[in-house]
Amino acid sequence: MNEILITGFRVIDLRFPTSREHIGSDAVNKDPDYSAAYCVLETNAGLTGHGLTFTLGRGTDLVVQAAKYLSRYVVNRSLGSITDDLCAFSRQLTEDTQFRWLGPEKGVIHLAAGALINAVWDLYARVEKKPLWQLLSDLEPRHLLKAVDFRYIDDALSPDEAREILEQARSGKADRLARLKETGYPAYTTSVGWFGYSEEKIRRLCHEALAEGWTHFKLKVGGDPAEDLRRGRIVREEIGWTNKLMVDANQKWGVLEAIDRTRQLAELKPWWMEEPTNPDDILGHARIRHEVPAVRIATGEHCHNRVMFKQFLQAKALDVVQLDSCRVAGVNENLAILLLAAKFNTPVCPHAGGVGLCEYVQHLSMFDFLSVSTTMEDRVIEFVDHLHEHFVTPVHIRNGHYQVPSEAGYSIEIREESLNRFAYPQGEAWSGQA
Ligand SMILES: C[C@H](O)[C@@H](O)[C@@H](O)[C@H](O)C(=O)O
Ligand SMILES: [Mg+2]
Repeated sequence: MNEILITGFRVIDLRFPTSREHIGSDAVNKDPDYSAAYCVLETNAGLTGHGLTFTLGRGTDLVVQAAKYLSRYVVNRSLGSITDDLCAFSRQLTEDTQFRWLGPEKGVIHLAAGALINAVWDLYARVEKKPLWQLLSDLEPRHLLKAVDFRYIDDALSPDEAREILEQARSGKADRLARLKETGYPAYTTSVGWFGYSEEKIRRLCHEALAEGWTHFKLKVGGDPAEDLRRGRIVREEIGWTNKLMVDANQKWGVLEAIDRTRQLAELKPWWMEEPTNPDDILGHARIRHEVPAVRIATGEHCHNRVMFKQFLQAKALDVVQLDSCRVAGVNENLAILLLAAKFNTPVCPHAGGVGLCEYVQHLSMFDFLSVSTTMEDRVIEFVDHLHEHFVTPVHIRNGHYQVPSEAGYSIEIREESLNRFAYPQGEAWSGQA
């Protein structure tokens, strides 16, 4: 790998006009245009590495600038010099002595770090000719742990404990892989219940999703209380009471209102309540969880970093860890989060959808099943049925389950024609609208 040199970098401001059809809308994010700062690493070997971070439209240009700045830590390096010490590499990105002031480890600069780190893992997996889940699960625990930054989390999870988790998970791996290949990894769909969808559309989409074999559904809430219940009852009428329904408020409420509203929505028997309040309010989540014990609390898509997850887990403030593949510093930081979740015996149900998040997180959950938590119980990966046609190797869903990807890499490469068409503002999809 030492002979593979990263010779070039490009980053594209990519935006899809999803807000025109209310795709992705929720109580807070009313008009998302699913977007990405999309990074490509070029090498002297003809291979490329791809990584993106998900954004909602305006502001993608800021992440693009941050990625350009951070690319100095990647370009003109051999891949081997990075993979030899992946923790040192991620620290170069997160610990730039001046740039760090803009975070640290949160916001625009962390989103950019996530895209770049994921691009390096994509390249690494392509060089090894393995899908990312397999690269991760084939790595020796000792080597894998070299990618984890234990600083700020070793009071809750020591490197020795993490190694113990990985060592114990080695037994039965072959059987689990066979099972995974047979059944796929369970998933849920959010596509039926975006905030801006009409009753007729929700009914039709539930109907279609049931016919496709879906058993877990998520509905956006956070609007007028009576209206939320009405929409929830519509979904229940369509999917019945044995299928699972989750509700997502996207941070709409203060803690006291969240307690009231979660109690009201308990009538719908939600499998979880997602992001009831501000994503930084750890003690607020703990209080909601404590005061409405009938409903499990889920959060994570806006959790900045491993340190936040550590505290959520320590404070018993959540029941479901919804890690995000590129909100945090890519694969490295997600390894830490998976290990923390395993230590605290808490299920991980990754946030996905957007653009490329499904393609990404399938690898993390499958690795988690094979090599960390060793279970799929109470675990589902989010699925959102938009924009997959732009990917070179899109996800495969069968009967409400993600099928195991077999192509080398992190599944995140976008077709060149889509990059041209949706590049902002010059792409054809945007011309005349910038
Ligand atoms: C703006 C986005 O579509 C969000 O609504 C979405 O990511 C959501 O929170 C989810 O859980 O899928
Ligand atoms: Mg959500």
